[in-house]
Amino acid sequence: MSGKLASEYSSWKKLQQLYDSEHANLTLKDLFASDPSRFSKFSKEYTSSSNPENTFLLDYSKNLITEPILKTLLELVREAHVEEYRHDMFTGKHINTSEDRAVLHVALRSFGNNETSEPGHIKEFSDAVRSGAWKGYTGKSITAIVNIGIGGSDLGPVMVTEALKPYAKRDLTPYFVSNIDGTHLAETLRELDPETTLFIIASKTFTTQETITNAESAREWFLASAKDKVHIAKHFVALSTNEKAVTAFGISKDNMFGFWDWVGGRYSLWSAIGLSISLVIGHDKFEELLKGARDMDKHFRETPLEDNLPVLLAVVGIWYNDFYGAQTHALLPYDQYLHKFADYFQQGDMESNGKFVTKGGQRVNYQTGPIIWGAAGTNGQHSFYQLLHQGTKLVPADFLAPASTHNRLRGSLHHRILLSNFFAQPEALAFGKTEEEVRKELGPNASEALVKSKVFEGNRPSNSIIFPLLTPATLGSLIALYEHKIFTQGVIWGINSYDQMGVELGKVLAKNILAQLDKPEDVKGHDSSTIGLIHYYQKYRKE
Ligand SMILES: O=P(O)(O)OC[C@H]1O[C@H](O)[C@H](O)[C@@H](O)[C@@H]1O
Repeated sequence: MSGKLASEYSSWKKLQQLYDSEHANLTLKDLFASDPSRFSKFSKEYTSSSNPENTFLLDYSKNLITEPILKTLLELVREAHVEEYRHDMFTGKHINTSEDRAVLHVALRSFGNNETSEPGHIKEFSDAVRSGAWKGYTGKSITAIVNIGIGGSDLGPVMVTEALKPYAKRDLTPYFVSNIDGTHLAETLRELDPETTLFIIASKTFTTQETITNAESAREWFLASAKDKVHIAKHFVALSTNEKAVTAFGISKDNMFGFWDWVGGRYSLWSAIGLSISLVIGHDKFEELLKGARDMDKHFRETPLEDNLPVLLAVVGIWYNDFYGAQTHALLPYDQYLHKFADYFQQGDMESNGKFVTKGGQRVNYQTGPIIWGAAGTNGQHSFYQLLHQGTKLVPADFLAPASTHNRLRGSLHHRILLSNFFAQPEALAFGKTEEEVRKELGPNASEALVKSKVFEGNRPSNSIIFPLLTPATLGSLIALYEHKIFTQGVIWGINSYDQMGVELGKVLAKNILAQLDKPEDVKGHDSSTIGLIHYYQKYRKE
């Protein structure tokens, strides 16, 4: 890190000048009208180096950028030494400075590097469970797996197993329990049979309160039927870096799948945390996912900045976040299988880049990570798109869709309708509808108010990503694309994208409060609001 605030870079100052002088006149309508080759200039096709079927098109032409703006944004990338930091990450330098750790999730998908992954164990175990050779305590095969984990030990496996359902073994049903709310576990267990259920306790630290409490309760539920603790070995496995805590819990070393402290929680689906993925889609497909990510790593490392897709997404995001004042960024996949994509990157992006202090300890004087949100199309259109089209906020968005679907209902009629929306929404956002057009449509008798209410100002930017089919390889590449976007933005902002100090305070306060919950006279040391809330709870609580 250069030790500078991003706002001190000369390219940042230049961007501010460009914004001040140009933004009022920058309209997508004019940009497209004045340059017939705009799409070819501002779109790129990606093809994975090892798999020609893993390809996608990124169209970033519907952004409020010109060639000089993009050039200056890329100057910013150079001035912030992103390329040097990229090298540092891939070569294992301790870029997570506050925790003095390397950031090497990329090594998990580099293959041929046996020290950095445990593929043998994962494969052998997945094969045994999937083939039915792995038996439960009464000799039956496993039909349900329950991943107990939270945050990075939940969201990746949830998102990917949902996304790759077409490749799933349908008689091995995955469940995910994350919330400490007993309802989550209770409602899951209600459907399950202890004789055929496998629990996967996923926790990097194996100290996370939610996960350990849920795991203990699952063990209690299991032992109520199995009686003898020796049966735990057939029904509980652990994914963790903490062998001591795993064995103390009663899971043997043989049933532990390890990984390392240089795998960040929100980057851990590539590690043993991906066991549930390997169980559901099979180890070969899990490897295809990893290879898809590896190929995107190669693209990110080797492609000039001008053509580097994660870098392009990153700088366009910075343009809106830091100069246009956009607060959020929407992820809008037109693919039901990707319905957890935005949830996944909510942690991926917001826990990485939601930081107000630089690595050097300086308070930033600019915006860092955006609020990430979104939902699968077309559901969002019938919900929040009103605000995207006519609200007072700028919401840059990424639209993602597969050209073909795994479910070709009625000759792909559904998919054609879905995609017509995927194409129409960015167009409507960008080009809108003028007052004149509305007036023409409504005729001379329409009231002024009605005319105004039907105007779409347009000029709302978006990226579109379209790929042939959602395969494990393509998904791997797309996830890595966003991971490296987040990395690039974090380096430019000068922050540490790989710690998460901001989640600690609440945990500490909750621990203190937990010890005070029993008696009103114990509730001490809080503000009157917190005390009032706890007293209300104490009045109505039932054990
Ligand atoms: O895997 P674990 O150690 O149980 O951690 C689970 C989660 O805990 C915390 O909330 C961290 O902020 C997350 O980054 C992490 O993914």
